[in-house]
Amino acid sequence: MTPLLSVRHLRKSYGALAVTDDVSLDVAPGELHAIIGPNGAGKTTLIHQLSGAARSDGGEIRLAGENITRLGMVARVRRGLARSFQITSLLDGFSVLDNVALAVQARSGSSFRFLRPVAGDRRLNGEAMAALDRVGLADRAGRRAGSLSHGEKRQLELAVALATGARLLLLDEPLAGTGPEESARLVGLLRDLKATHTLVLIEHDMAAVFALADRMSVLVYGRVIASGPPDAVRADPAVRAAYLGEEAA
Ligand SMILES: Nc1ncnc2c1ncn2[C@@H]1O[C@H](COP(=O)(O)OP(=O)(O)OP(=O)(O)O)[C@@H](O)[C@H]1O
Repeated sequence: MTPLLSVRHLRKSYGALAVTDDVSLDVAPGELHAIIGPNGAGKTTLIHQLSGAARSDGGEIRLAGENITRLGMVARVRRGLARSFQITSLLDGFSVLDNVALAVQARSGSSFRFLRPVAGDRRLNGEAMAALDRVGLADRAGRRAGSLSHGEKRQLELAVALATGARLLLLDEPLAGTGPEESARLVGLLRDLKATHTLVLIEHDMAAVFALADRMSVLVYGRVIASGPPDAVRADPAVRAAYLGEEAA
């Protein structure tokens, strides 16, 4: 089967520091692929390279067989690859519904010049409500985004990413800063998303990662030292020595 995402020999340096170094990995359609590794291993940089936010110095990224290495972020979103945006990009003063409707509008190619009509657009609002329903926020649609709890904001980010029409979602630490209850809710939500979407997940919460991942890649000093199903990665001596240690015991 053609991988939905195929990465070959991807590289990125900041000055003399090789932050990602010869990274190769495949993500099959419908797979949740976790990228784990110690702080500073290059995980976020890799997500930036995949989303188009950072230009790669070398290597190749293919989405459903198409070489997207030189495409910008908007072109990648149009092809179905979206990064779940950080909370800072939510529009706090807008309603929860409008935040998602704007993402639907952007996908439809409409201009951002007319922000106000979004509020009354039935089709946009219908699609936005469907995305909110999917993440369990339908009852918060009319609230100001800024009034949501931290966990709800993370759910809203997911709804915004879904509303772009993405088939491949890049998620950078969706559980960061959440309490146990919020975290459990988000893990349930990610499990549900697996039924319809392909996911690349960076996450430090190892219990969540091992519960969710179909396959995972371990990044250490910018290099993939192991890639495979969770059990094989957990048992890999190189991974235990370099990263998981007693955490996986
Ligand atoms: N724009 C930049 N300019 C210079 N150095 C950078 C830049 N972005 C990242 N780095 C460096 O690249 C290295 C990898 O950073 P990155 O954020 O990708 O790691 P990470 O694995 O996501 O870490 P964490 O788990 O702590 O989030 C770090 O040493 C960081 O300081």
